[in-house]
Amino acid sequence: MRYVSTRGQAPTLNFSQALLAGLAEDGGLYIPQTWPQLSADEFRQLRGLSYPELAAKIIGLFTGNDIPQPVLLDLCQQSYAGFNHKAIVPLIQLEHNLFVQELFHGPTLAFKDMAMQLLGRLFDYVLSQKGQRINIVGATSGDTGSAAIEAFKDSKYLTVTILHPYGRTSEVQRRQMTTVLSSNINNIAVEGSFDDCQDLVKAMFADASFRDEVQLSAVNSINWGRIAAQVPYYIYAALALGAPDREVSFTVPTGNFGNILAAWTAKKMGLPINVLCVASNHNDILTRFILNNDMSIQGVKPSLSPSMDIQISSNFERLLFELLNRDANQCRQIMQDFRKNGKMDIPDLLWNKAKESFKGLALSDEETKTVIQNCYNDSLYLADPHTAIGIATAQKYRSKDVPMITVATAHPAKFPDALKQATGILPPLPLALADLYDRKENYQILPADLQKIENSVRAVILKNNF
Ligand SMILES: Cc1ncc(COP(=O)(O)O)c(C=O)c1O
Ligand SMILES: N[C@@H](CCOP(=O)(O)O)C(=O)O
Repeated sequence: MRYVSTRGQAPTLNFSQALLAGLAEDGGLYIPQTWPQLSADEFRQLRGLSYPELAAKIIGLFTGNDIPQPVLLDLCQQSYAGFNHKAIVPLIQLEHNLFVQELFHGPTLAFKDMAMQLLGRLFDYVLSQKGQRINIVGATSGDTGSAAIEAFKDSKYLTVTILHPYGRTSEVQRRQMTTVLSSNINNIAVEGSFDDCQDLVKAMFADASFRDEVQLSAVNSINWGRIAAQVPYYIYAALALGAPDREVSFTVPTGNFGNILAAWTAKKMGLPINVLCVASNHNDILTRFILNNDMSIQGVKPSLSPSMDIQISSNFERLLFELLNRDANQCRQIMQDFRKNGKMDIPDLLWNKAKESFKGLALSDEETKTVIQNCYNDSLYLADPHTAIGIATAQKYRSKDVPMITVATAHPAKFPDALKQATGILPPLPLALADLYDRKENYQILPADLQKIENSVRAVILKNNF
């Protein structure tokens, strides 16, 4: 399996090279050169496998010969062994043909653990084979950061610097990151939004001398490894509800467009998916695109679902590349114009093509609280604010005959204030995090200044004698 850049000016790589590269040298995102295909019979043969077994088979289609299959299976088994639900990704039925697939039973209580637990092990495996060390820089609106820190803490092959928007995550999310005191972890609160943090990460990749000096890598969903490891749970849920002999639909609470891109990848591989619904908060650029072909940046406003407080959704570029029939020159031009003008001009023909697969809905904070309340009253189900937006979107777009699955992206205890406001209930943190509020925190607050952030990355590298 080879990977090409969406901007067409970076070398073609194999899986481990794309994993270590993170972002392509030309600013584009790596994407498989061709989509692996599974026939209906091949999907049927996956029925009955445990989640780690299925994950290893699916992810193996993306790693190719690069990671031996027995090694991959072992890494998948280790990755999900610590999850605190035996089904790993349980499906809960809320109503007729309306399901929730819980993806938050990993150590940091969000769907990010599904990929990050494996990525931590894959990075260590690849780096140990190559005898190489790297330095990861990531941006987070709250969940990627803690999942990455948990997965990579104490690795002897890398350091991790995580940028989060100062004061814009929940306190639980911040503490999950800043109370990990391992010497290879560096937490920075950036005075700005998640988009500023993500721009800083991309600026570090664009600074070729810095990128080479520090052997930069990424673990945001710009890294194809993240997307590959998020595909299996869509296939697992669909098989449980009758696929490939029956269509299913998914609703995905969406911000950086990575999770729903993984669902769309499953569709490209042959999984019969009827619709994919983007669920947004008032930072609704993606829903505006789907509903009105309006892809204009309007500035990020804080919400009750802070992990989706994003306006520049990196993975949209991968969809765009496909909509453009993989014309990398046009993709590069559209992306550059988008950043220059704050608006993406997408020809109606492509927009109509996107609308064949995607639906969208945006909810205000007030509406989100009402959904949390209704879910609790009607089904005794405590949904976190991101999942609640997903459930409302699923209710709008479900059809009579096709099961609709909303992926539950975070545990409600990560957002106690929103849950308290909506239901009066304070969901307790699991035992492993029960003393989170008593733990010592360590982080620096910095302006969104590239030089200052780069110097902080250099400092953590020095501290670890890399
Ligand atoms: C809880 C939660 N829900 C939804 C999202 C949005 O997912 P994505 O950025 O893959 O679209 C995120 C962040 O990524 C998240 O942390
Ligand atoms: N919501 C995310 C934002 C980053 O998304 P990623 O999937 O690209 O890492 C977060 O919680 O940090």
